[in-house]
Amino acid sequence: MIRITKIFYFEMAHALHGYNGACRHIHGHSYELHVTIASVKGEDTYLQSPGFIIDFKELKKIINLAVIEKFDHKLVLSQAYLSKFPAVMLQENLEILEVEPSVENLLLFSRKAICKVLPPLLSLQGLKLYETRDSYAEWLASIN
Ligand SMILES: Nc1nc2c(c(=O)[nH]1)N=C([C@H](O)[C@H](O)COP(=O)(O)OP(=O)(O)OP(=O)(O)O)CN2
Repeated sequence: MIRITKIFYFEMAHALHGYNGACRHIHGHSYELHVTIASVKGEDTYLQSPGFIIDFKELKKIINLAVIEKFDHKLVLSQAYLSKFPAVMLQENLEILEVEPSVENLLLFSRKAICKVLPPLLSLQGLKLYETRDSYAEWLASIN
C-alpha cells in the first residue's frame, strides 16, 4: 500500500488545567501536524493519470478547513479552565474544547475532524502532531 504524507504548521496558545507544572499557565507552541493518507483500494500498480492518490493541493485545502483554521493563532482552553478563569472568555481568538488541549487530545480532535471530511475511497492512515521539537503524539490506523 502507498501512503502519502503532507505536513502542516500552525501557532497556537493553550493551558493545561489541572496540570502541576508551568504548562497550566497560558503559553504558546509552534505545532507541526503530519497527515498520512492512503487509497482504500491499496494500490500496488501504477496509478492512472494524473497518477495521484489525492492531489497534495486538494489535501491541503481539506486539512486547512478541518483542523488548521480552527487552531492557528487561537487560544485553546478547556471548559474547566474557563470556569476557573472566566475573565479569559473575553479573548476574541478563544477556541473552547470539552477536554484539555494536550497534544494527545488535539491529535484525537484532528483525527475525528479529518475522518469526517475525507473524500470517499481515501483513508486516514496516520497522524503525528509535534508540540515541541522533541515532543509529539502519534496515531496509526494499523494499531488503533
Ligand atoms: N503527555 C503530555 N505531556 C505534556 C503535554 C502534553 O500535551 N502531553 N504538554 C505539556 C506542555 O504543554 C509543555 O509546553 C510541552 O511539554 P515539554 O515537552 O515538557 O516542553 P519543554 O520542551 O519545554 O520541556 P523540556 O523539559 O525542555 O524538555 C507538558 N507535558
